[in-house]
Amino acid sequence: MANSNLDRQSTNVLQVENAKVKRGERLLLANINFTVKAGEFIAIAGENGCGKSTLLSILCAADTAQSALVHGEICIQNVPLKHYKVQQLATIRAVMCQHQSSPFGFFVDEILTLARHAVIEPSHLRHACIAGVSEALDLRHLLHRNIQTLSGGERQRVYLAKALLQLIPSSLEDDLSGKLLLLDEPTSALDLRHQKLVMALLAKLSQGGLSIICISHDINLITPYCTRMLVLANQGVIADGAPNQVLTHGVLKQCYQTDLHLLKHPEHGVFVTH
Ligand SMILES: Nc1ncnc2c1ncn2[C@@H]1O[C@H](COP(=O)(O)OP(=O)(O)OP(=O)(O)O)[C@@H](O)[C@H]1O
Repeated sequence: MANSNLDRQSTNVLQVENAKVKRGERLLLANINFTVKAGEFIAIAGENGCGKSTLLSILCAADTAQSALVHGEICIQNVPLKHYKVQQLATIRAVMCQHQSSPFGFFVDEILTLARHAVIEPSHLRHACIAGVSEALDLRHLLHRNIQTLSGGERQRVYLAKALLQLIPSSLEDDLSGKLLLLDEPTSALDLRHQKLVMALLAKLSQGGLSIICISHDINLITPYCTRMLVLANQGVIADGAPNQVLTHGVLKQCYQTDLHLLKHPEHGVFVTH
């Protein structure tokens, strides 16, 4: 265990070097530098429109966002993103966007099976893998439903399952060191039980080596689970560190341009309220 922790600390899964991000003529972010190690669970916070989703799209190499990166280099496992083939990248990183949709009326089990199309495995192992992820995200009762008939929260859990199934070699128990999961507000439609279920699962997967970057406006939900928080404001990263250290009255005011109260929670550290 000590050895694998040591390896994780020395494994650069993602490096963002001097990134400058623009949309049209508008500069969103400049001088962005950070490195993500194996097993880190990083929350990204920032006000509406500051560039969080744009940054995430650049990190996942989405075609639609590459023109927004006007300067800098993004590397995954020390290799520049532009040197990857799409198929190769798909085995290392997965993404769940903020507004994901399915234009066709696929059944949930079809969507989850498609997520593993690049994995060569016997069908009984594929079924077991899909069953394990479905169980973990409370989807088993939805597998034979048409995606277009699901509620917002149900769909959100399907899309998270799809991203996980793209990444895991055979089960949620695998060592996921070196793999990267990029999430844009994955719990925004979830009820309290499913918020807790998803956060606990993400924390468990990060302990198993998965690197996670998760945009969230729900600071109180994510801080007990994440290992690190990046706060974006004024076109840059204004704080980067453990949530308890990052979340101060001054940082929150600079980020959200309003006065917020901080309460100390005995178990969960800092709690932000109006
Ligand atoms: N395709 C685009 N063309 C032009 N401007 C865009 C485009 N996509 C986003 N923007 C603008 O870039 C800015 C950053 O958008 P982005 O979606 O990255 O913000 P965000 O920090 O994720 O916000 P939110 O918290 O509201 O989700 C916004 O002002 C948005 O209007």
